[in-house]
Amino acid sequence: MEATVEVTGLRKRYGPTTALDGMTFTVRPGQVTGFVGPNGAGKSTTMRVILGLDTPDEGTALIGGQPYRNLRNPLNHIGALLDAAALQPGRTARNHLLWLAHSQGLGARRVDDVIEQAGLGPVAGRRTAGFSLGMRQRLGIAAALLGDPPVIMLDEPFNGLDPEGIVWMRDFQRALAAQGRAVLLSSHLMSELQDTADHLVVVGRGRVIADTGVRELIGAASGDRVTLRTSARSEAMTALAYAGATVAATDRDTLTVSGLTAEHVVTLLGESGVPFSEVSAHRATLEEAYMELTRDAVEFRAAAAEEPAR
Ligand SMILES: Nc1ncnc2c1ncn2[C@@H]1O[C@H](COP(=O)(O)OP(=O)(O)OP(=O)(O)O)[C@@H](O)[C@H]1O
Repeated sequence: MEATVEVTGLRKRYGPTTALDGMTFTVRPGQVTGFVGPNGAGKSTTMRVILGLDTPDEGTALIGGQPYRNLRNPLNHIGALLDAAALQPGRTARNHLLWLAHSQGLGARRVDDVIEQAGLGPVAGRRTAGFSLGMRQRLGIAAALLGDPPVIMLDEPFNGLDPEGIVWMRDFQRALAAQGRAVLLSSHLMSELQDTADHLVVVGRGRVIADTGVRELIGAASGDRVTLRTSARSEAMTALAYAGATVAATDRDTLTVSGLTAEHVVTLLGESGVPFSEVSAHRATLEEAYMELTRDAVEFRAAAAEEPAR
């Protein structure tokens, strides 16, 4: 049941605004792909184009090789959670799902399956009017899973969830990817993506800035800086500089070392008989890596906002 989503050369203008400017990326099966970028970068527009809710001026978005409009039973190909608030308040959760299933020619048995998968059992008979945002998100996910699709797309699924809901959502997405599904997840919460996504598509100004593994991105942003705590600062500086490292004193007993790995620093100090109490490699967070990548896109927007009105 594996399928990819292939977005190629999407362009879209709304009047004077360029929303998409050559957006190109692939969402692969068996992975959670995080879709991130500053406000207005074109994430929602891309998701709407994938779902056939918006037409691009140029380019294609294919789900398992087909544009959305050509899919015979769309729910069997792609499930999406775009707006958790779009519910008929008078219906119970179960009736909402039954209605959706019926409209797509799916049986009631699938409804019971997805109620269980989304952990909605205890509230399935309650009217959705009183649902918390967390329950609405679960209901949206249950709806997205009705057709057992190989592709799942979620727009900001962590929004408004409490800590327990966040853990549930994260584990659930990992489980969907482990089943071989392609999961595309837009989020502004880098801390959540760090623990959830395998891959990251970073966008800015309507195009892709980076398309990379989460681990690789963090590795690249971490650089090769090592923090060293020692009571023999000048001996350590001499030994490390001699080995070709760049060394800067950051505190009375702390040095920042570039150009050597932490292992190398430990070996070198040991061989030189220089005492030290701590050696640690700097590891960037996904948040830091992301800020670095998107700085230009955000600066562009901030500068545009400051331009005087004409
Ligand atoms: N229907 C529309 N009419 C006019 N402009 C639009 C429309 N939809 C999107 N835009 C503009 O296109 C650009 C891209 O918007 P989009 O909502 O896709 O970005 P986004 O990355 O999802 O942002 P956010 O993170 O804020 O949700 C923005 O400048 C937005 O104002």
